[in-house]
Amino acid sequence: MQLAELVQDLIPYRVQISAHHSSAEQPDDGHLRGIEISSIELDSRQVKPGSLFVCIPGFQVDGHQFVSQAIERGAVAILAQKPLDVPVPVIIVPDTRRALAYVANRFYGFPTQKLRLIGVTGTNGKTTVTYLIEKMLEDQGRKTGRIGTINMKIGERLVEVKNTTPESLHLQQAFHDMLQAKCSHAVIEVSSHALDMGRVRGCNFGVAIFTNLTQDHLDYHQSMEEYKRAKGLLFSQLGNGISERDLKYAILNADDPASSYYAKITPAQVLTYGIKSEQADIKAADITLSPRGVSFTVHYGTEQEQFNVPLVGMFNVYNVLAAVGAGVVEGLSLRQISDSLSEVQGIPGRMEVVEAGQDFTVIVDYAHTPDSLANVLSTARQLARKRLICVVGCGGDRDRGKRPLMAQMAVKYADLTVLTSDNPRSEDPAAIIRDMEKGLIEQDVSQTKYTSIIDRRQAIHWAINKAEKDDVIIIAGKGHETYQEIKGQRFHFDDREVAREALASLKL
Ligand SMILES: CC(=O)N[C@H]1[C@@H](OP(=O)(O)OP(=O)(O)OC[C@H]2O[C@@H](n3ccc(=O)[nH]c3=O)[C@H](O)[C@@H]2O)O[C@H](CO)[C@@H](O)[C@@H]1O[C@H](C)C(=O)N[C@@H](C)C(=O)N[C@H](CCC(=O)O)C(=O)O
Ligand SMILES: Nc1ncnc2c1ncn2[C@@H]1O[C@H](COP(=O)(O)OP(=O)(O)OP(=O)(O)O)[C@@H](O)[C@H]1O
Ligand SMILES: N[C@H](CCC[C@H](N)C(=O)O)C(=O)O
Ligand SMILES: [Mg+2]
Repeated sequence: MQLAELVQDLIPYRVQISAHHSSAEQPDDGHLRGIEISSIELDSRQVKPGSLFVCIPGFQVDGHQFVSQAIERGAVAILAQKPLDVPVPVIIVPDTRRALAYVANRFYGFPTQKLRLIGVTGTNGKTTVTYLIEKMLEDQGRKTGRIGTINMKIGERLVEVKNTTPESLHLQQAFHDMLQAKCSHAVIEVSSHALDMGRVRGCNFGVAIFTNLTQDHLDYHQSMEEYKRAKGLLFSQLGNGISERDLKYAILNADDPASSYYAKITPAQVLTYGIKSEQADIKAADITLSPRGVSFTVHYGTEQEQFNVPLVGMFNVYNVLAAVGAGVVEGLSLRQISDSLSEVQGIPGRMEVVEAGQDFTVIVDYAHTPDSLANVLSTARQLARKRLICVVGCGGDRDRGKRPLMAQMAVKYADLTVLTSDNPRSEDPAAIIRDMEKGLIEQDVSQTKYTSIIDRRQAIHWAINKAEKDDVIIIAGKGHETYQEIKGQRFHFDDREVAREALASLKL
């Protein structure tokens, strides 16, 4: 695409034609004509001949530092926030991350104008809900792309991801590729970081779903109010136009107090779901929980339908209801949704059972917030005929406030807790465990109820060696992850593999 065409949505911008040349005052297409852009890159290491390099002042480094490298690698133009001493045209804008969303949308042909886009936000349950929606839409023959924490699915292709919600450039590229792969729908997790940083700017969401709001990410958002506000951006951005071809829906959890705020700020149609709230539009009743899954009746208007879903825990009833909301606004019947979800496969790293013929249960789960840990452990408590053992750590360079709370949740429900490392990242693993322990010391928890083992492999081995017949072990926090990040370096680490290795070393 021609550079002049690519930058036409950026208002205002200035053009620096070459180093030491004064800037044109207004967008001057003449200077940009004839420059063909073959790709957009925000990482200099990815630049190819013909790229437009976008300089982003980041949280770690300033992308403007890497222009020379980008030009050496073949960048033919730069999008920046200041004049630069370089031999190629520089487009200057006040905010490059914002501008990136505009150029990425245009470069990839505004793909979300042609895709039905469903976004899921909330502290917990996003990944689960996206998998449920993907399953029921695909069962009705609607080809569905998916983006989130585990990976992204573009047609049949699975692609690795760095973020739960990628940067606007990679998002728009993924949507473009989904259209090429003949997808009609895309279902994506929308993290609060992504909303705050504008990674989803320009995405034409048709449906926005809220799961719940509990404590996480206060390192980034500073307060629960700010965190709630960030998630609200998904609902306030749903678009104010009412069009018969493109109706917008906000699907909200009536049992979560944050929903009334989201209902207020969204211009879209609101549909609520819940278990406790009388007012919910979609309601679950007669709930039965078992080790095999959840069973309940869904009521919606005058319809009702029995659901038997092989996912365990009350929290999964909420996840199913959120997915039902998306299903009904997309025109599916409760029967079709129920049929699909009755055969849903387990989601990687979510209550994933590791089975090697042992006489106790080992479950790997991604709970990494106080609320999700409480939910998972209370569910496991009901499954355990004997003791409940919990192996848990907290990530480094993340919300420190959740550390003591997660430790408190662990000892509240588990008979025995092993505090260990998660991804320490740049922090001292022992210091993270000390932060967790503070929550226990504060509550005078008996030292017989917990122990600390810094090395996660040793912690898992220790728990499995301690387990007796009919106990349940929950290994929490890393779920599907296949790495452990220590001092900025990633090592291969998979809780499920390590659990299998520990089980194999037992004399069964
Ligand atoms: C704090 C944060 O969110 N950082 C995100 C941010 O990175 P950044 O802009 O700070 O990057 P930076 O390293 O300072 O680099 C600045 C610029 O220089 C460029 N650069 C850098 C080095 C180089 O050699 N050449 C070069 O061009 C970089 O490509 C970048 O454009 O923008 C990047 C692109 O979008 C993100 O990948 C990155 O996410 C990091 C990896 C991260 O860990 N983010 C977490 C906190 C996050 O976003 N999590 C949520 C999920 C949370 C949840 O709900 O559980 C998510 O959506 O993933
Ligand atoms: N609706 C829910 N309410 C509370 N906890 C939940 C809910 N759904 C799942 N969980 C718990 O939270 C963990 C994470 O679930 P899931 O991966 O679906 O959430 P997520 O919102 O995508 O998380 P992330 O922010 O890390 O992407 C699960 O392993 C489970 O322990
Ligand atoms: N998306 C979350 C994942 C946390 C998973 C946990 N294993 C950790 O590393 O803290 C985050 O980046 O905060
Ligand atoms: Mg997720």
